[in-house]
Amino acid sequence: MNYDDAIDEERRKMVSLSGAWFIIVTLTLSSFVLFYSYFLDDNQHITANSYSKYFALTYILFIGTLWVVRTLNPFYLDKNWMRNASILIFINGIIWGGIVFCYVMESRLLGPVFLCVIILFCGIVSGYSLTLIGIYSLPIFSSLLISTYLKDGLLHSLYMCIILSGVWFIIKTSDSLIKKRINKEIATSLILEKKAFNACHNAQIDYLTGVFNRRGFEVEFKKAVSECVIEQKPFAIILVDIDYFKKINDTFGHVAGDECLIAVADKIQKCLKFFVSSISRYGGDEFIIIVNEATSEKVEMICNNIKNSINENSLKSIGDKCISVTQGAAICDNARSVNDIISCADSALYEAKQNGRNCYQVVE
Ligand SMILES: Nc1nc2c(ncn2[C@@H]2O[C@H](COP(=O)(O)OP(=O)(O)OP(=O)(O)O)[C@@H](O)[C@H]2O)c(=O)[nH]1
Repeated sequence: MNYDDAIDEERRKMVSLSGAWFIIVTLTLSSFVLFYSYFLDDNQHITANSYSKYFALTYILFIGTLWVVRTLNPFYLDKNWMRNASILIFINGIIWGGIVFCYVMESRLLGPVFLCVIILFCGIVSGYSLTLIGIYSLPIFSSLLISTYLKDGLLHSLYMCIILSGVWFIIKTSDSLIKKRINKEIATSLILEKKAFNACHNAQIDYLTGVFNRRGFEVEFKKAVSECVIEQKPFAIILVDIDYFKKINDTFGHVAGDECLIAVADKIQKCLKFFVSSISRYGGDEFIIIVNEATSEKVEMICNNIKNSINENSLKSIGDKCISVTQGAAICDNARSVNDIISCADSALYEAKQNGRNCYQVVE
């Protein structure tokens, strides 16, 4: 469900509620008005002049009330309340013009019909459904029909304004409430999505070195394989093993061993900075690198950079000694060799170890 559908759905729910409320209020008002008009003097006449006078007065009061409500509770009305009020005045101006015209023409039915046509037009233009417009138009129509029996200009003006502003107010406030609720729901789902993303990301990271763990590697490996199979882009696997790591652990302790692992991961990451690649911790002291769009020159260059970079610096935690790594790399340039690529890199690593460690071996 997209944003607009969600708003429409909420609107429908809200409309049945506000529609029911509006019908009750309108009917109560109508009975009151009818009761009052029953006692009116038949000689009181309504003229176009008295309509416009009371119309102006009522709207000054209306705008004043809106202003007070907004000052007391800024969140109650939406930001465009002034524009909404102006539209309301404009629409009512047309309606009142129509009603006065109908009175002049001595027709009681034309006024309410004219009003409902205007509401229909405004409703359709604003994107409301016909059912919704019907719910609002029906009580308005019936109550206006009743109110045309009124002879008192002021009461009539007041009554009409209450009805019309009621409609407008319900539509506007229910709409802004709906939008606020939907926005809140969207914000909540975005937060949940982000949390899920973070959880998924954290599950793929090695807590000690900060590079991908075995699970992260699987994801990166699948990406590289699909690029190789679909787009024929070759990739390479480099296995990096710390030389005599067990001895480091045994001599300087596990904390020193951990520092070695962090330092090696850091150095490898720096060497890979300018290449499309990823690094993961594959096992205890073994790292695995995926180099995308690989060529043998590129892979040799990376292996050489890693070797030199790790040899260059000594580590305090292991008595200012330097560490070294042995690397085995394999390049996969066709879909058939995808399944064997890791064991090829492993064999290359074994070969490099046989050659005396602190070196690398690349196979294609
Ligand atoms: N400090 C530390 N040690 C670890 C961790 N994970 C595994 N190890 C140790 O890493 C050592 C790996 O030993 P080996 O696989 O024999 O590797 P090696 O001593 O480097 O031998 P070669 O690879 O043949 O040079 C084991 O002693 C493990 O206990 C870790 O997270 N931290």
